[in-house]
Amino acid sequence: MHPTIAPLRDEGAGGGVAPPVDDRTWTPSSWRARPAWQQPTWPDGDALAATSGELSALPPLVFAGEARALRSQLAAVGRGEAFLLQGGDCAETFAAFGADAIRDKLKVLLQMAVALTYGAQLPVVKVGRIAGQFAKPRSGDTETRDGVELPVYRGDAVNALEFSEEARTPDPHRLVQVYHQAAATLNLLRAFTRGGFADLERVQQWNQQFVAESPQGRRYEQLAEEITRALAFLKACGVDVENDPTFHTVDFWTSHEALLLEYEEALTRRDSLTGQWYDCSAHMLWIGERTRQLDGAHVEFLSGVGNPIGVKLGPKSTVDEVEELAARLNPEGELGRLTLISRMGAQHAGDRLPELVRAVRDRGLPVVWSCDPMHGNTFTSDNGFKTRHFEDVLTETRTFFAVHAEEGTVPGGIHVELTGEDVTECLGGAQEIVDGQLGTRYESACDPRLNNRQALEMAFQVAELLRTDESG
Ligand SMILES: O=C[C@H](O)[C@H](O)COP(=O)(O)O
Ligand SMILES: C=C(OP(=O)(O)O)C(=O)O
Ligand SMILES: [Mn+2]
Repeated sequence: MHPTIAPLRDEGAGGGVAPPVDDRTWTPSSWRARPAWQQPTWPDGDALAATSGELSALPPLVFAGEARALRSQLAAVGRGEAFLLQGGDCAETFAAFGADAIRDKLKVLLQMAVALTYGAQLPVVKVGRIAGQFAKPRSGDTETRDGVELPVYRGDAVNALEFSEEARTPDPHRLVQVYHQAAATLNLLRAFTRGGFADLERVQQWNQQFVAESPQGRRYEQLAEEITRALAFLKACGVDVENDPTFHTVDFWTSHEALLLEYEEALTRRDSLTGQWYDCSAHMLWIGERTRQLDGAHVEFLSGVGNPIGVKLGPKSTVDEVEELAARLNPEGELGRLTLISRMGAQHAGDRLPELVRAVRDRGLPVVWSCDPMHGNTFTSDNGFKTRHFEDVLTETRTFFAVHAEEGTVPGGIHVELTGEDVTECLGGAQEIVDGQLGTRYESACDPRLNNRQALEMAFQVAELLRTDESG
């Protein structure tokens, strides 16, 4: 078992001098000798160990070859030849599981990808926060309501959102349910993306009714018509559109924060082709802002798997930390292996990001830079909802592009929390959602997500930023 952990507060992983990189042999369980932050206090260690054993015997969810294919697509992102779109729920839940929700999440990501591809004339690498995004780091260990203090909700992988002692007690059996929901979700995603749903000839059908009636929806409608005409044009020119899979299938990848290392370890398997270890719970894994301690368990674990990985960087990240993270997580210096996801907040991005981008550039560290404009912009509204303002999200995104333009580096992608539903969780956007409307449809189990219209609006804005970046 790993050591007992002091929870880290919201201020990020913090600084500190990096201890020397040791040369111990990595194994899927070598993280257990390191401190792991943000872990639940599982009441029954034996039950947790039994669950790990059960998961180890289950089939992998993704294959090593797929993770390698994503790595090479991310290398193209790093060279500025493609753009990364990573998005989905803050926290997937057992309750919101269903074919319609999966389809609608895929729809909004496909719509965004079309807006970006068409607008910026760049291929878009599509990565969902899906099929495994069930564990949450939190600012505090407990939550108090009316004088009653209970363990905080840490995601459906750990406990339930309901505020009762029973619901909030961590239960490792939930990890098995996570696995099965992830498997079913992936299965449907594979069917949708390979079986005709993601066919470019169906581009108009991804616009949901409630979106179609909005300004973004109408803009999308026009775009879809142009694409349909372009396909007809290609056919008329003799291009075999019918039989070319490029037009009928898409690559869609899965990702989540690798927070619960018992789960990740159990799904880590040796690739028979290369002999290398891969975390087969998802194609891409990332380390959160609160668990990126250089000598911590999360960095240790992900340093040894062959998947493409991400690290979130908050406003307190230092140049030394970023360099050391790159040294540990990408010692071979392979482009596509490491994505740095900055989440500084609209107020801090302009001050904090340039120094990091410059250092990475000057040291020739091969990374993909992506922008998470959500997590540095969270606040509680006067009427008590955890929310974000769409304008702040856009401001941080614009700053991200401006910094990269200034430094001559590649703004590789965006990482957003979104849903295909018509929720009211983030303020602003063309619908001008205000405080008083947040309660109308606030359904997130953790952080506020962009709704379908806000997400589409974001994609159009980013496409414009990419166009300006190209012409600039
Ligand atoms: O996405 C996760 C949240 O940002 C994280 O859980 C922190 O949220 P909290 O401050 O409500 O705990
Ligand atoms: C917790 C998250 O992000 P961060 O680690 O950047 O706070 C998240 O992506 O949901
Ligand atoms: Mn979140």
